[in-house]
Amino acid sequence: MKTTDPGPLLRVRNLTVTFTERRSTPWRRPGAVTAVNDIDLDIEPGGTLGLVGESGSGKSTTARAVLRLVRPSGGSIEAAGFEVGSFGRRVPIAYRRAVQAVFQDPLGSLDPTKVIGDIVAEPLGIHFGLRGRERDKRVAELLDQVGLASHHGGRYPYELSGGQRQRVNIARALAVEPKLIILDEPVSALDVSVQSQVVNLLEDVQERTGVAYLFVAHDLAVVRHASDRIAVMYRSRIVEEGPADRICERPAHPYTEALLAAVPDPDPARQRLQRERRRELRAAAPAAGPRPATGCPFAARCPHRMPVCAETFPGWTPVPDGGRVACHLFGGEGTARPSDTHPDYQETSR
Ligand SMILES: Nc1ncnc2c1ncn2[C@@H]1O[C@H](COP(=O)(O)OP(=O)(O)OP(=O)(O)O)[C@@H](O)[C@H]1O
Repeated sequence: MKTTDPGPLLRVRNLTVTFTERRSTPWRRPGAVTAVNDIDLDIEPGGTLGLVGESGSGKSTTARAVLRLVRPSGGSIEAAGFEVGSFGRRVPIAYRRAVQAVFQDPLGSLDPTKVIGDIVAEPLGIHFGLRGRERDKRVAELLDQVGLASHHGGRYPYELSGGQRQRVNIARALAVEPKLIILDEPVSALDVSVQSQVVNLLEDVQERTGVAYLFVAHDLAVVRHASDRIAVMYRSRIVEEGPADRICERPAHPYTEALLAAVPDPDPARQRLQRERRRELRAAAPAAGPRPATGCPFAARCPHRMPVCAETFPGWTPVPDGGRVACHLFGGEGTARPSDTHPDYQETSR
């Protein structure tokens, strides 16, 4: 069950998750949905990988597979020294301790009948056998670590703001000293002004504890702020990955460009470019439609599509300045040239 290879903290290889609907209902026909299709991910100890993509691209299913809340149909997941595929029906408590999660809905994740101090204290009793004063002291330390005064320990979840509740969820995850925290849309439910406070807090916590994050979000601006590396997911596939700054400043994949075109930019010249790009994308094709069984999942929306795009999913091509892209524009064998599709790259790479 435990691996001996020290490798990355999280190593996902060829992960595929298919949901099969056997019964016919008025709202669903029998059939299979491949929510995650043959993806690879790596996170180094203490690092943050942002997993970004629009709704329905398979981000949460990936996160849930790592947490072993869904069973993959193919591929492997190694996390914190465990081979997740070797688990039976019961996930070892040591894995639950090593890999924690914080979800989108800060209120729904907290027991409404318990005060904050008891919520944070619970895992300390379960995992470390802490009791009495020793436990109270640790609860106060954890609340302090996430920027909450100790008197918050006596309040119920409904008495706190959304940002404060998410701080409690982070404190509870930290209580068991995890190696990896899966953050599934951790700030999406919060006011924009509070979002950056919580992202900054996560950064502080990482500096102090060395914990790694898988940061799942649909908002590229938030993911960039939070991550060292970013993997871009579209309709079950990873289409590009690399250092966060390179992905956001010199995207290679047309879908990454589309995501960036949707992020508001204060610079008027860049706003103009973004508008042009959005127009191109709208002109290219409809946003939705059935998932293609073969080929690039973005082909139907891509302004640069070629006949081959509908036929085969492209291989990986390395990108200058880091990372790689899965796009037929870049040939698959040669070296990617993001400047072929992205005018900003031409300016910055001269
Ligand atoms: N339990 C399930 N049974 C059947 N289909 C599912 C199940 N869970 C997810 N799906 C489908 O898998 C696809 C990916 O869903 P997923 O929730 O992973 O996407 P996401 O990128 O996290 O989107 P969102 O940000 O909206 O949560 C969707 O088409 C979804 O309908």
